[in-house]
Amino acid sequence: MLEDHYLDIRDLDAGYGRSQVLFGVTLSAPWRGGVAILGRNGAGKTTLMKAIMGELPAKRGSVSLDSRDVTKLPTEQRVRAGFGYVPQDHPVFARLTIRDNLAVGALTNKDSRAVDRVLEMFPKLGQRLDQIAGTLSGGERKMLAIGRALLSEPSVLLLDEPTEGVWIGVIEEITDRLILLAKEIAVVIVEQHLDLALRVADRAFVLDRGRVALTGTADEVRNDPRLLQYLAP
Ligand SMILES: Nc1ncnc2c1ncn2[C@@H]1O[C@H](COP(=O)(O)OP(=O)(O)OP(=O)(O)O)[C@@H](O)[C@H]1O
Repeated sequence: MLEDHYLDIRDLDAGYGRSQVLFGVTLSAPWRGGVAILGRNGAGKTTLMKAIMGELPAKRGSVSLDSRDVTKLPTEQRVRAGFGYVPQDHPVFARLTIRDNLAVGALTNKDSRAVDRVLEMFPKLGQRLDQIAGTLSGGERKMLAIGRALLSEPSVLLLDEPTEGVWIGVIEEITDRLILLAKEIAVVIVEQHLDLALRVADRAFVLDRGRVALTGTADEVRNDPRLLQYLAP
């Protein structure tokens, strides 16, 4: 395995039924560090996350993790292979408490300290373990969703807009945690907040109408004069 290609996506086509959304997407992530996926609304970012997780089939191309081709594997097996996913919508069980949300997430993990590590990462969750998740603030809910995804101890964590609907003060807190996390595992982040995404990420890929239009280091992409055109509505 090339260290830079721990997560390796090649020539991926995917979509919904006959409607193709992704066209020949090729991107990679190293085994540690952050990778940002940018692009305007509808560019295909969520579709890409779903295709990487196996929630949508690849029509063409491949998804590999640590040189293992997972393109044909169902989502649960991808989770076992090391993928973690924090989807944009409905990321927690709204009727369960924080404690029970974490207990469900921990079912597949024999390490009893896994929940403690999540509570160390997000102390706010530990202060309200018996609160029903549906009554949490947007930020707390996102923290719980990230914490839950981490309980399967993924080696690559995909996050789809982890700061959407989150108050600015809490955005900083979540971002700081993701920066730390990216020192340990691969973090792939879809984010509307460009500055935040590029603080977490060392590399960025910009999608435009389902194709990779721009890629480079965070600084290269931030300074590329074409970036605004690809992000403009
Ligand atoms: N379930 C679906 N069925 C059919 N088309 C869909 C479905 N979900 C998304 N699409 C279409 O796929 C395209 C890409 O959508 P996607 O949600 O991947 O974009 P995005 O970049 O994540 O946008 P956003 O920033 O708004 O979340 C859009 O044209 C969208 O209308």
